[in-house]
This record gives sequence, structure tokens and C-alpha cells, in this order.
Amino acid sequence: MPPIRQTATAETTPLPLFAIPIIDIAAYLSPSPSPSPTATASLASSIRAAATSPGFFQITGHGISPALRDRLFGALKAFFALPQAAKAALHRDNSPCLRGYEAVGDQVLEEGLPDRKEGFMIGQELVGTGEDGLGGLRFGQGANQWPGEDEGWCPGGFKAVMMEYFEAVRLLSRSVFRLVALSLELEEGFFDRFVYGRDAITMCRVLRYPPSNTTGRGPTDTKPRGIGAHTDFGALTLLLQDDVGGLEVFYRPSETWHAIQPVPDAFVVNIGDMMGEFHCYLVPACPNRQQHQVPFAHKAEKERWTNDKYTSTLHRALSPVSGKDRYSVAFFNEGLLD
Ligand SMILES: O=C(O)CCC(=O)C(=O)O
Ligand SMILES: [Fe+2]
Repeated sequence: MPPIRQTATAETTPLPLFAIPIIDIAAYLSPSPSPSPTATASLASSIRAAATSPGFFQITGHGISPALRDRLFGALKAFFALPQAAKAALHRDNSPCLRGYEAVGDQVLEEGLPDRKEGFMIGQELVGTGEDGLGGLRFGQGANQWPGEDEGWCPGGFKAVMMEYFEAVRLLSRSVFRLVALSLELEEGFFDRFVYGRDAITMCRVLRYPPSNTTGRGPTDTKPRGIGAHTDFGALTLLLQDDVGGLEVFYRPSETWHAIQPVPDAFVVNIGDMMGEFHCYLVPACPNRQQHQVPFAHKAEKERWTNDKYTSTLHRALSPVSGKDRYSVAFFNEGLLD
């Protein structure tokens, strides 16, 4: 189903059975001289509709430049092309705050269908006190692991590009949260401290999905999973994907999976468990077994935020069958965990 384009001024059109709206937020981010109340209200209302159902939308007009995105994809491709031993040396099991590399098959979100993806997770660089540099840090806080920068494999440096993108998308997430706050009829800055304060947990994972030569079509749904069905643990996810495709969203009313076509220049945004209703009923081995292995101490918080009005929706990515690798970059804003 083709996506529906919505802008600040578009008339509200009835949604077909399932669609991911595309919302252009430029009128909110680059206003002249300031955002028009009408445009802002219209964007907030588009977000409200999308966040209620299906819990997914795409945003354009976000201000993250194509040049930065190109450098990011160049750097992550070069990273994944490193020898396996160099990547394994940065495994996230070595990190007290779960940052670093994960190999194909490490994560199993659907029983019997291990994820066919490799990833590399970073977060905000925070150094604590004491000899181990961990004093005073909370769960999930700490330093990133980085590959050596001296091999000349990534012009400009992997770390520099990743951190530049991380800061840009972290700031963008605050703007999206401001629109989400308005969509809930809250004060615009309501979520600022939760999602952009020093202790807010924000993580970014770059991903490579190797191609599969089996489509797995048949009576049972055994298509190879790039990432198995799950909802995101945090509050809001902003995903950049390349043009290969494979991301699918589960639409509860019809109990059907729907492909999200890559839209050039767009972020896919989805509501996470912390903001949304818990949708844990489809996959018997519940996919909410914490993508990021964080305890669910925050469940009361999410109810306070949205009164369960917003939806965290199951999604998955199938392995590419085009013979090409697929790359994506997921940014998770998990807010304050306590
Ligand atoms: O790569 C994708 O399309 C989806 C990634 C995802 O859902 C995740 O990392 O939580
Ligand atoms: Fe996800």
C-alpha cells in the first residue's frame, strides 16, 4: 500500500486499511520567524493519529543533511567490512553498559528464527569516577567501545561520524518529542528532561542484514528474519533505512504484516513500550524480552505519559532477497529509567 503524504497544511484524508503517514515537520523545525500555531497544531494532530494507530509514521523535513547520512552509511559499511576478529574484539558482552558489536545469530527474538543481522551499538559517552571510570554512573551509562582509527579504512573516522550523527538525531528526537507532547495536549517541553537530560538513555545501533537465498514462502511463516518480531523497549525510535527494504509492521485489527517501503530522505518513527500499550500477545516467546536487557521498572511511567493511548507496535525486518546487504540505523530514546 503506498504511503500517504501529509504536510502541515494537508487536509485530513481517511486512512485506508493500513498506511504509514509521511509527516513533513519542516514547518515546525525551520519556521520563519517562528512556527505558525496552525502548522504546529496540524502536525501535532497528524502525529496523534499516527501514534494511536498504527504507532508508526515517517518524517521528512527533519534537517539531518543527506551529506551526513551518506558519510554515516559509508562509515558503517566500512566498519562491517572489517575482519570478523576485529569486530568480535568489540563485542557488547565486554561492555558494562551493553555497547558494542553483536554478531549474526546473537539475538533470537523469535524462537527457532535467530536474527540474521550484525550490529554495533553506541550511546552517550559518559565517564564516571574511580579507577574503573564507572563510579556514579547509572544503569546503561558509560563509554562506547571503538575500533582503532589508525587503519585508514574510514576517512574522517568512524567514531567522529557516529558521534556527529548521534548528537544530531538525539536533538531531532527532542523535537519529535515536543510534537508528541503537543499531540497529547501537554506543555511543549514536557518531555525535555526525560529525553534530553544528562541521565536520559539514548542509544544508536547501526545494522547490516546479509542477504538470504531463501524466501521461505510456504504454509509456515519461516522467511528468514533479519530481526524477529518485537516491539521497541524505549519511548521512541527513529530509524534510517537504505533503499533495499524488508521492514514490516504488524497491523493488529487485520492481524497482517505490511511492508514499509523505504522513502528517500525519511526517518521511520515508532512508539516504544515505554510510551505505548504493551503488545505482547502475538509471539508466544514474548518479543518484549528486552531488546536492551533493561528491567521494566518504568511501566507505571509510560501509563502516566500517554494513558495507554499510544501504541507500541510489533515489527520485524526480513532478510533481503535481492542479493544485496541491507543497512539501517536505529536510534532509541529510552528516556529516564527511574
Ligand atoms: O532495521 C530495521 O528495519 C528495524 C530495526 C529495529 O526494529 C530495531 O533495531 O529495533
Ligand atoms: Fe525495533
